[in-house]
Amino acid sequence: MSTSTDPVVELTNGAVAIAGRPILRQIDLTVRSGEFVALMGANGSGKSTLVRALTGLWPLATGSLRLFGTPFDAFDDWQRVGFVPQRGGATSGVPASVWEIVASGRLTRRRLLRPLGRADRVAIDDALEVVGLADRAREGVASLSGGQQQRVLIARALAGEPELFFLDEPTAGVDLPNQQVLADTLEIMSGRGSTIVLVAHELGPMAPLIDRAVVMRDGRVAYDGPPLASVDVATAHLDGHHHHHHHEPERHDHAPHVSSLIEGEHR
Ligand SMILES: Nc1ncnc2c1ncn2[C@@H]1O[C@H](COP(=O)(O)OP(=O)(O)OP(=O)(O)O)[C@@H](O)[C@H]1O
Repeated sequence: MSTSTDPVVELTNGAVAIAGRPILRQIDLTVRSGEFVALMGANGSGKSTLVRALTGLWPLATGSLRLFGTPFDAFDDWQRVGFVPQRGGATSGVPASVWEIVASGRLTRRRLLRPLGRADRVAIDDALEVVGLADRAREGVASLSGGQQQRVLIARALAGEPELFFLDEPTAGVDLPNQQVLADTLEIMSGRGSTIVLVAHELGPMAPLIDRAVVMRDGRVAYDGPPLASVDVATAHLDGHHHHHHHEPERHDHAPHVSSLIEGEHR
């Protein structure tokens, strides 16, 4: 287990190029155990590419990456890492039940060709409980709403009991009541000590949960620090309401309003 100050993600001077075009440049990003980090920025600013680079789905052109203190090339403990992809594609047209999709999240934990054991079933049931879909387990995923399908994908990651979660825009296209349910799910995960890196264009009901905002702009980190956009967030921090630990966020010399950075990037 990691303790609350251990870095779980450390990227130094990271760069990514796609087809010869620089997409990410000079990225320094450290995420510590238990942190809840929102990766923000306009469309095309590089959020998804950064998450792919941090999980090894895109190669780094330059830079050094460590996961749980281990250099990326030597890292093989992938059951500690959960990835929740953007919805669309992942569940569309798949004639699987909610339970089957969530159960597939145990594959990284199971030994090959062994039937599901008691620990697997407990983890699957718990994951369904956390996302509030225990009563829908036998239904086909296609019959669920977009927000519910997103919760199935989160439950699939949860079933593997990772310590570090990457979520790519879980609330995109999800209506406000379902965004609140997603936020409740993330609050439970964070309360259990999970480290969360959340890609989000807007935070909505997730805003009070965030420890730190990293704002991407044109392939670089434009801001890394407290989520300044909302006064409510600052109050929640002072209350300690959602806080499980404290850390000193890195602040750049000029810390502009987060929302102005994001709005300024719209095309
Ligand atoms: N497979 C690809 N081939 C070519 N260019 C790509 C590819 N993937 C991403 N890009 C480019 O890289 C840049 C960053 O894209 P990325 O998807 O990381 O941004 P984003 O901030 O996640 O945006 P969005 O909110 O739209 O997902 C964009 O200019 C995009 O066009």
